[in-house]
Amino acid sequence: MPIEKLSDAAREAFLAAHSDWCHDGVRDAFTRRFVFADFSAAFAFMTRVALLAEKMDHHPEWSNVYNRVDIALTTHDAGGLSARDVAMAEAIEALLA
Ligand SMILES: C[C@H](O)[C@H](O)[C@H]1CNC2=NC(N)=NC(=O)C2=N1
Repeated sequence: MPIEKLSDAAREAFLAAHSDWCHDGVRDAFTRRFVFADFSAAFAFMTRVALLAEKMDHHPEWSNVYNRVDIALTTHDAGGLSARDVAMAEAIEALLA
């Protein structure tokens, strides 16, 4: 189902409020690298994000190398960023707060 894309203004407002997140203009995604003490902590975080993703029906693109988790949020059904990515990023941030 098509979803409305995020406006440029809303994207810039998100980035201004969340300095750890970047915009990948090629993928039209919000990206952030998370670094943990070790693999166990990184995977525990991924487990929590996975449960969040199922609950929100919005799934990250991500990769993990040992203690590092790289997340990209974009909305496939919109062909780029949507409000769902803002909500997901904020929910991920709340996990760490
Ligand atoms: C059918 C299901 O609701 C959709 O495929 C959802 C699932 N998770 C999703 N995740 C992301 N990142 N983008 C989507 O467009 C998307 N769509």
